[in-house]
Amino acid sequence: MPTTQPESALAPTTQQEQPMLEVAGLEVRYSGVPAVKGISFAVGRGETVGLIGPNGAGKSSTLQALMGAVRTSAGAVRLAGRDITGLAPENVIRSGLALVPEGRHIFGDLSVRNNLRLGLVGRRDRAGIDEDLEQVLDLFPILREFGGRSAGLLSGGQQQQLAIGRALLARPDVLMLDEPSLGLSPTAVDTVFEALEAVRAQGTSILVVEQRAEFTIAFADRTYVLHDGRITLELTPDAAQDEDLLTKAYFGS
Ligand SMILES: Nc1ncnc2c1ncn2[C@@H]1O[C@H](COP(=O)(O)OP(=O)(O)OP(=O)(O)O)[C@@H](O)[C@H]1O
Repeated sequence: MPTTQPESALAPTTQQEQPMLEVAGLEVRYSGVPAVKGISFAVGRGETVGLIGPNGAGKSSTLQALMGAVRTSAGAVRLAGRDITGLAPENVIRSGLALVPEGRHIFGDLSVRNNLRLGLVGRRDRAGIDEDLEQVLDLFPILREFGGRSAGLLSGGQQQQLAIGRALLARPDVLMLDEPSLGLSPTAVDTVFEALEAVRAQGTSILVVEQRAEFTIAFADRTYVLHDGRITLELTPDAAQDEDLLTKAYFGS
């Protein structure tokens, strides 16, 4: 069922009802031109939320702003109850937000294992690192099998698993992904979403930006449609069967 977009500021909440990620009135401007126009949304504990919309809707700008990589001109971001508005990217990561960027950013000449280890940079707690590495290798066995191989030799879907595994090593409360299926074959897309299913089963909250509207709506617990910098629809998985809602989702209105 579509619902209207809540425009409230960050309201006081008890810890139990607190969303893992809470965004209120987020605005991004490039040289004064608005790209994200005051959006508000939340990702609950253990919830998978989709963010879809046409090219130029402001999806990547939203993720970049949440990571602190792009300055926000207004709005507030709270992660696990803590205000992280305006923090530098390294502090955002330490606070518990991780991003698998568009294009994966894998170092092709480095081994799979060393690419994974890059996810440990910036981690202050040394305890549990070996266990966390093992857990990622259990989650994505192909990374264990090809651990000594150059990452550039992996298929697109396997590289995406590597990028997700690397992000998980930062122990994020919320894992964000920017178009993880971009440029992948249908089989590789299945591999990526199976990987996300495994991450979801661990209880990690997920915010996934995608262009594949129908797929994302069916996969996520809730999906927001972004159009021209504004959230225009909030959809539940049953909308994937509803032609009218799908059309609205594709056109963003
Ligand atoms: N660094 C930048 N400088 C100036 N304008 C930008 C910059 N990055 C994005 N924009 C503009 O902001 C708007 C939103 O772009 P953004 O990349 O966030 O959209 P998107 O929904 O992620 O699109 P796509 O799916 O094509 O990646 C677009 O009009 C884009 O041209």
